[in-house]
Amino acid sequence: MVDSTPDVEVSPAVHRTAEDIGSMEIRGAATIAAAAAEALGEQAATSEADSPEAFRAELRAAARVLYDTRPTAVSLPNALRYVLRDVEGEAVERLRTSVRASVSEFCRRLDTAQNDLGRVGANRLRDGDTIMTHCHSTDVLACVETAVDQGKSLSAFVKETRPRNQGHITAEALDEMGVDVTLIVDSAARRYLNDVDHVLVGADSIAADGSVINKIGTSGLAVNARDRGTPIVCAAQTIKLHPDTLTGHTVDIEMRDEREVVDADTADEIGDPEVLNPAFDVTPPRYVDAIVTERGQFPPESIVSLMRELFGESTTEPWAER
Ligand SMILES: O=C(COP(=O)(O)O)[C@H](O)[C@H](O)COP(=O)(O)O
Repeated sequence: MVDSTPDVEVSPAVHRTAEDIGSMEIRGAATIAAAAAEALGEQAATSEADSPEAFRAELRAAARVLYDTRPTAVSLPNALRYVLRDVEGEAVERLRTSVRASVSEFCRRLDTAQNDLGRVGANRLRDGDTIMTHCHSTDVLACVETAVDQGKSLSAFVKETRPRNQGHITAEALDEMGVDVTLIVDSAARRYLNDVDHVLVGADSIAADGSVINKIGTSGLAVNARDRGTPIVCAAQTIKLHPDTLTGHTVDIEMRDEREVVDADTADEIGDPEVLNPAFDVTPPRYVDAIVTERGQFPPESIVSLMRELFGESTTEPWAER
């Protein structure tokens, strides 16, 4: 990882978190957001800056290192922006305390939002329902867990989610909750959609037009679900709302290493084809029935009002000088 501001000291803890996000040791939009905020807290705690200006410059450099890890989950810049926005003080010690307070408030809000969202999502689920999941989303799991806590008995078709099989994490988590789990390969989804009451997916970003940006394969699943008449719900805390899309920006789709798809020996055996490995895709709003947030559930087309209310018309980069 190259530090774009080499003259400024960035804590090794920040570099470690950045590497863990880049390598997907830390993954999933909400988890990435919490880890990035905590890394800023580490930066502040260990800073040896001798002036408020130097301290702030370090924080901005740390934010930049974290930001440069993965491009698609907007929860990452939103988290950085949240923490840096409220930092105040004329002296280094005051600034340090302020960062600590901002990080813990951010993490507290993240937890509260997920619990509140879980209650909204759980209301959609009835006793005896079957869901289908894609990838691993803690926001989706919060809905299921709340429903199970309410005494509802649920079954799940869990898509394995190639190439990294995050569906395995979902299968384990659902099994621990007491959900009856059936693991399927991604291409079997359509085959089982008739037996499913709700498709539940998470989001890495939600665009102003209500498009859902989530793990690759979500859009195909949504089109199939619509064709079969199965409702598709996206569980996404408002930290997944992408404010830049209000001003016409599009969301960057991360392209990952081809070795996640095929190892070098196998690639060699099959004639070394070009391999493309997009990590996410965009599901247009017309294929999504509802976006469930901690503020209630919304038709995707109306999410823009919530986005304006929470973010205003525009944002600055998380490391912008202030
Ligand atoms: O697409 C993914 C994870 O992708 P990756 O494994 O590439 O990070 C998840 O559905 C969202 O991040 C939402 O997760 P959560 O609800 O936990 O924020």
